[in-house]
Amino acid sequence: MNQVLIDSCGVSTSLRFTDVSFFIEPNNPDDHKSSCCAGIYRTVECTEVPLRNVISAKVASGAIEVQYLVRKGKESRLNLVMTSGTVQNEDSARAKKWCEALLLVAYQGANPFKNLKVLVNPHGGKGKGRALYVSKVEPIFLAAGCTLDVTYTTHSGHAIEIAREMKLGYDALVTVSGDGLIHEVLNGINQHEHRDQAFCIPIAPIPTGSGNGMSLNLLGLKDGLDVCAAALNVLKGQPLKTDLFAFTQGDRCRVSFMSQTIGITADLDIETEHLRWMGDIRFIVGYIRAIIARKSCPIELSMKVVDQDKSRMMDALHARRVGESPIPSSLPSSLLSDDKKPDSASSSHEEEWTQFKRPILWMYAGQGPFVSRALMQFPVSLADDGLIDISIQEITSRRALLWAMDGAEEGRTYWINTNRYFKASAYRAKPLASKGTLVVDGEQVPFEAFQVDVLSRLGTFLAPYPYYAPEFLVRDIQGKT
Ligand SMILES: Nc1ncnc2c1ncn2[C@@H]1O[C@H](COP(=O)(O)OP(=O)(O)OP(=O)(O)O)[C@@H](O)[C@H]1O
Repeated sequence: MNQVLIDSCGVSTSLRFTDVSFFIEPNNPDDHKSSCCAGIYRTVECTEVPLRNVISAKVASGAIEVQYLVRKGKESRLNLVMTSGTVQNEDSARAKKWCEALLLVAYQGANPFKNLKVLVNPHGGKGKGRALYVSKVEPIFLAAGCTLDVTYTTHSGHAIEIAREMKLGYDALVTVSGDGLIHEVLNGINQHEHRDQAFCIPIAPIPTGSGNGMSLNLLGLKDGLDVCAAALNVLKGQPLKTDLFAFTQGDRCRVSFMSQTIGITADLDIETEHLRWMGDIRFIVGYIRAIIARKSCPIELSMKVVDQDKSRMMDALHARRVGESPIPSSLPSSLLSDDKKPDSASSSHEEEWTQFKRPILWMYAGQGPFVSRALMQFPVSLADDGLIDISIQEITSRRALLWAMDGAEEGRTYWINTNRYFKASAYRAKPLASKGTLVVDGEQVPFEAFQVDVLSRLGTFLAPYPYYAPEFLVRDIQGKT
């Protein structure tokens, strides 16, 4: 039953699948053919495809058509490929059953025909969002039979308006952009009439922005910047609950999902806006410029510290990854049950706040691990530990700062050189200078005092793994440098 024979462009070919793979095998191995049309490759090469990459299988007019993603090119990016052919020695009804059986295992019983709200930001990153969506992403959704409700954003803040008014029936909300659009979507959802239900609609990013930190965290370094891998995640990903943060300034509260930063690391983001055409290289250019200027960042900073021992944080992360501990062992027992989690009332107990008094160059708080490909800012962060990671760089030499950049991509060196690292349940900061830059999820906000509290497991994203950032994170820090 797991095999059918087709005639594909005159090549007799066997299609079959096992529990893990789908195989295309020309019966005479010398008979391969492949071509590319409208962005979809057609192939009858001998191929093994992981079942996860199979998108569609159907019979029309006596022909079977299977679409799937295969890796191509030197960067090994995924591409949509089709194999089709008339059915040999089979009747159409059996071929149809074969297609249904293939889809059942390829989607592990989940519904392939998703109802998607898609937001495309034509302005994000290098401005290629629209072109990438039309040429690479939409063909995958259409191949799977998804229903699409697509909006191209026309102005900053547009995604807030759309998410605030959004219908609740979507299977996922797809953002074709960078992290800025996700920030807007979450803040729109926060104002939704049915906020809690709206927060349960999973968000799935397609990385066409500059940093694309969220996509990197969900899909890993290899696939995090691959728009086809991200489209596959929309079809096959599982909902992952993540912590969000309430960022409060005066009486205004916004939702942050990734980071808040002040000092050099905030300047470098905002001051390189005009270098958008460089992609994420602009952040490295900005960092080098900021090191040369090496401005200190006078702030009053206090935190509700839960842990500051890097070694213990790494142990907790490893335990979590191998499934030994559902909640990091560094958490005090007071955080283990919902009724004892920190809330805004308990935040007012002054004695729980620890002040950080030393002069600093920057403070970067949030979750990750990545905020961009070149910056693993929060190597031991967990998506749902009810805590925020706070990384602080005290004043140090330019040489040390340059050295800190080397190896940042793998996380190790940065981890050593970011000299203070805390896990906290809340923190608050007050800039002491009259001018400066404060950035929340890549967006500049007023340079004024603020407080951040954790909103435990409020966000929902689609992810291929049951946790943030797949295997590479464990590899990167396993030496416990
Ligand atoms: N049509 C538009 N014209 C101008 N700005 C827009 C438009 N649509 C959305 N925006 C704004 O573009 C901003 C930047 O988008 P986004 O953050 O997704 O890309 P990025 O900054 O290049 O990537 P990243 O945040 O990952 O570094 C968003 O904050 C949004 O307010």
